[in-house]
Amino acid sequence: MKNQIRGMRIIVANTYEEMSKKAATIVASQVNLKPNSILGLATGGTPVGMYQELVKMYEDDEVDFSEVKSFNLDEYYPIDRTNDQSYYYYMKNNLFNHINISEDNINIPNGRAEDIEKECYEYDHKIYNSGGIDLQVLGIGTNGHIGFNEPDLTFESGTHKVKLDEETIKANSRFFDSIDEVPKEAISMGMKTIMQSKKIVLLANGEAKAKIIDKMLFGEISPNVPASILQLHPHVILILDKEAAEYIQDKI
Ligand SMILES: N[C@@H]1[C@@H](O)[C@H](O)[C@@H](COP(=O)(O)O)O[C@@H]1O
Repeated sequence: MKNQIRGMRIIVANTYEEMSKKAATIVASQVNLKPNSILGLATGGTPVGMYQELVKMYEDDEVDFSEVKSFNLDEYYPIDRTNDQSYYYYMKNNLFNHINISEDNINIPNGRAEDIEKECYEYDHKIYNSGGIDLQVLGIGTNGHIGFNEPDLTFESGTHKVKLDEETIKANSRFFDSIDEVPKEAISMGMKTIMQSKKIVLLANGEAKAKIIDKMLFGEISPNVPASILQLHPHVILILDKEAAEYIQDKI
């Protein structure tokens, strides 16, 4: 099933594997059409399958990342790069170590930055100076966060330090040995940068995401559901599996 709501094209895949393949094909096509693409990349459990597909495509000579630049959405704070729960480690492990992207072209907020303001300012400038993000990959938190932009009273525009929600800490504790080990803060790209991306692909799978997908698409646009602002973006591809699409099936 395929459908369109405002600037959002919705694709419902039958399985997680199908969702991951479709997303990987979109990313690879972007790179093939523009070899020096600027990619915005996401972490979390959702895009792991997409990264596996991209690695396969690279190994099969279907895509070349040698000129690609990447900017990740976020990083925990504080965290060392060597910590296997850092997003730096995640990206190396799931993607960068297996493809031919140049180390110099990888950008992830520094989870040990001493001067946070400087780190955030420089991150935004680097994105801006590179020409902006061509394709941004997003996941979504059960509370509607994108990157680590948590529900709030206002939309935060630039890269900034965030205090993580209890819900997020709980959800992400599944990756850590205990909930106490989950960092309480993070550095996240802001909503303005995400919204300025030329194209966005948002992935969601599983029934835990069904409610928030419905709210994001059909609810009020509000910083209380950060992803709802995507209703205003002209070029979003939403790829869901059947479970995540449960509440919107009849509306699209
Ligand atoms: N900061 C990340 C987000 O970028 C991610 O999209 C979201 C969903 O994670 P998951 O894909 O594991 O459900 O939460 C994490 O905390």
